[in-house]
Amino acid sequence: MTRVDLTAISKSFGSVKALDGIDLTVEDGENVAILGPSGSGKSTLLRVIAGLEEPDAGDVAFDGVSQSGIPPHKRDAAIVFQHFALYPHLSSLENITLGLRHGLGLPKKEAEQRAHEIAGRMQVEHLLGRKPKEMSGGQRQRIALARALARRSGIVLLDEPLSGLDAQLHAVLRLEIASLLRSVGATGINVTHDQLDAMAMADRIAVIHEGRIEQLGTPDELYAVPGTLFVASFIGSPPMNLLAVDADSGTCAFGRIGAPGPVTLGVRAEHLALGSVAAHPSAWSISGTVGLVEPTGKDRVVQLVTDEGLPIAFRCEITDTPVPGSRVTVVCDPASVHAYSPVTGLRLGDAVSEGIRVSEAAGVR
Ligand SMILES: Nc1ncnc2c1ncn2[C@@H]1O[C@H](COP(=O)(O)OP(=O)(O)OP(=O)(O)O)[C@@H](O)[C@H]1O
Repeated sequence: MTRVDLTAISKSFGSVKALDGIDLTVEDGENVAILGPSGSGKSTLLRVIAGLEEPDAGDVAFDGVSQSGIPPHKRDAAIVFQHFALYPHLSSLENITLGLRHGLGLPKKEAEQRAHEIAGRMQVEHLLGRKPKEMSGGQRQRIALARALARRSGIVLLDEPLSGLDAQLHAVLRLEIASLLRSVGATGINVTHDQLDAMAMADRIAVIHEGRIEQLGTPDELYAVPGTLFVASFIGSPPMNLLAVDADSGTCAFGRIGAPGPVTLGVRAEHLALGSVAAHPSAWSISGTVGLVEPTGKDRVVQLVTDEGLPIAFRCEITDTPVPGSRVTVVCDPASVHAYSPVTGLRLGDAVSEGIRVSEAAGVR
């Protein structure tokens, strides 16, 4: 097991700042996902940790030892790439043992023993004689993972290890990978743009945006209390409803807002419920017309379109699903409404603790 410390890592490509002052500690045996949209700097960060890319500034340390100047093959980190990168003319056994023999200098017999040991653990021994083209995508990815784990590195770096696999295999493999990393005790750093992968695999998630870490926390923390407007709009399906308060009129979909300063309000779909203010006097409400209705199997995600044309998602029971085109009101507890600064993008607190009020409800007819 190995602790990874990243300190003030920056990296530019010409005028593009791919990484902009990244600080992150991944503890021994911990599994952290680097989650962000395309182009946010995820792969560059992984490449810097692996030593495939030299940072312009900052330091990468494994167990407190700076890796500066240490080439990739001498670092205690194995990397699994997005596109398998298995040698097509070699069997799985040869793919796994090649790096052990030539990279780590193990004798053939010991390399083969290790390959069989990890393959047994991953239940892929029957694939050891096959070449990549004789295996499915999921099987190839398992072999690529076996190859990385056979090195017994303290750190395993995964670059979108599940992309290109179908949804079912995806769901199985991400749990398999997470439990394998735990069972071998490796420290895992996993790059992904898929929030469900990140949530399922990681102890903590670092959300990265434009080369900076926006928030670091457990999956539950990021979902319950998104620290920035970006995280609020990125984590969760559907994403949090964000309601900008108009600076001139002082209004948003909830009505006229009394607030100490400029604010953008956020509320999750499951915190909005069909109802009336008459029945919930302290609740805030939004009225509008029912648009798209999305079945999830368990419930419905319904889109309400306000009179200003703003779509607001809420959840309801299947038996309560309103008819598209009908007029409805949804209510919420103001304590479940998040308040963000539109200037800094940072979360201020919840609406109640921030002293935010609705002085005049909107959309009531
Ligand atoms: N070798 C390179 N030369 C020039 N620009 C690069 C290079 N590598 C990355 N970039 C740029 O740096 C930024 C971050 O790229 P990076 O590949 O790290 O993002 P990413 O989050 O992994 O994206 P994706 O999910 O699409 O792979 C992007 O704007 C990208 O175009």
